[in-house]
Amino acid sequence: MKIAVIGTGYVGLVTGVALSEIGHQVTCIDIDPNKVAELNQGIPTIYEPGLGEMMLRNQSAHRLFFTDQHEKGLDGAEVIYIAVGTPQRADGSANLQYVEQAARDIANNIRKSVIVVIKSTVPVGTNLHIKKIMNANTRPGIQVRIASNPEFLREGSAIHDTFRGDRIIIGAEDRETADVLEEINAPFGIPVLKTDLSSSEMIKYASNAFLATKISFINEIANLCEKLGADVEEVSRGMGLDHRIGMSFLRAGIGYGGSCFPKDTNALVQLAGNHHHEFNLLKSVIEVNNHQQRVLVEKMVARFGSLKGKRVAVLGLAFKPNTDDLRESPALVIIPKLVELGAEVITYDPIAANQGPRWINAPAAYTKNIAKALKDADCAVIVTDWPDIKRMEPETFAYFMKTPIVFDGRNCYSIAAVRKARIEYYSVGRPDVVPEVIR
Ligand SMILES: NC(=O)C1=CN([C@@H]2O[C@H](COP(=O)(O)OP(=O)(O)OC[C@H]3O[C@@H](n4cnc5c(N)ncnc54)[C@H](O)[C@@H]3O)[C@@H](O)[C@H]2O)C=CC1
Ligand SMILES: O=C(O)[C@H]1O[C@H](OP(=O)(O)OP(=O)(O)OC[C@H]2O[C@@H](n3ccc(=O)[nH]c3=O)[C@H](O)[C@@H]2O)[C@H](O)[C@@H](O)[C@@H]1O
Repeated sequence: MKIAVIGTGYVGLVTGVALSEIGHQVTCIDIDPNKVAELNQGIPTIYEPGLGEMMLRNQSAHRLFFTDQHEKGLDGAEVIYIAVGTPQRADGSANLQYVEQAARDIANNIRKSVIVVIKSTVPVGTNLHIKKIMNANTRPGIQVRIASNPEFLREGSAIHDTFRGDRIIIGAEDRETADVLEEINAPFGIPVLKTDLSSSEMIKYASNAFLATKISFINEIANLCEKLGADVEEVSRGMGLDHRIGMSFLRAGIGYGGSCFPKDTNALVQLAGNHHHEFNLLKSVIEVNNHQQRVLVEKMVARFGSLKGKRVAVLGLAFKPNTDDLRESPALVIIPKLVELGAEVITYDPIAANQGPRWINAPAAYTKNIAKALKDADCAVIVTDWPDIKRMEPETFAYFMKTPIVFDGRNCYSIAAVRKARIEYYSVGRPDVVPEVIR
């Protein structure tokens, strides 16, 4: 099938590469000429394990192309995916301007009837709204059929999730369109659920909202565990053994971040509000998360009194491991707060360190060398559970730091290992470890 993908961000690039890998002829279009130039040189513009090799393989096989010209990229396409951003507006609702512009770009450039697939996360009703925009702008005689095909990949495991996903959701107005989409996706071998447009749009928001709810729930249990002397890791394990609950998304920590959970939960609250429905449960999930991003700083202030002049090593900037994405990362809240409280901050991230200065709105130093970050620090704060941080022996803190006092927002080490290492250690939902003598 000849396919065009509009937008080469996390979703568009992975979608384009994956569709070419299963044999389709794919052209990806982006308005950012710098991105397109890099992609045309075989350089992936995002950090995503396994993406680079797959991209090069399909470029070499002449199945995958990149352009910044809509006219060229859309020429001859039978199916066009829209995968542009839907960022949050100031009031929390989804900003649809990029999707609307992509729709106009399609309508102005196509010369034959096509199927347009909306992969971007959009509020219920958007697919029909976009169809209207296209119908109003296409040449006479050209028919646009629309389909909703929301994306469920996670950053950092996007290739794995695309080829091993749990389900593919296809929302369409008519059976024929849904069947074409099913055929395109058949080589993935993933179960398909065909449904109507509105339900498909809602499945995406409901799924993200439910996962965010699980995280805020376990974080509240963690906060309670701290007060009652229970260990949240044990509690999660014990709960997760019940198949109805399941183990996943019960890791307590410093709250969810990233480009989607925060924006999609806010957008669903807004959407509900627009229809005179107070989504109180989801409002609480958001409130709990906003507080959870601050718990480590509260613990630091309780421990030190004042942070003025303290040298703090912040380990991890990305909102989760295996990505260079800082969007809505807890680091964006924690670092400016530490600076405001008078701390001197040096940050470490193995992949996202270069992105730091663009995102962090406060003076801080950046390094990809963990020893350099820890050297002579008064305390360390773990924001991201990168594998190299988790693999580190807790003794390492005592070796490099002035005082080995660690605030772990991701529960990276077992309490037993920490006790053995004789460091002072505060994590989330677990007992504090305070040795009698800190070297
Ligand atoms: N990032 C993620 O892990 C996931 C994102 N989503 C959803 O997918 C959508 C896209 O998200 P990301 O890929 O993260 O966005 P992004 O911001 O990384 O990428 C969007 C790209 O679209 C390009 N673009 C904007 N308007 C254009 C136009 N008219 N023509 C051509 N290119 C245009 C931009 O230059 C940019 O490169 C959003 O709705 C998001 O909620 C869904 C699942 C996972
Ligand atoms: O719509 C989206 O963009 C995507 O949002 C999430 O994917 P992503 O944000 O990439 O990453 P997750 O692995 O879900 O993690 C999100 C945040 O939750 C946190 N988290 C996750 C799981 C957990 O148990 N505890 C926890 O605090 C992570 O640290 C991270 O900050 C969803 O998992 C994807 O299915 C969805 O496609």
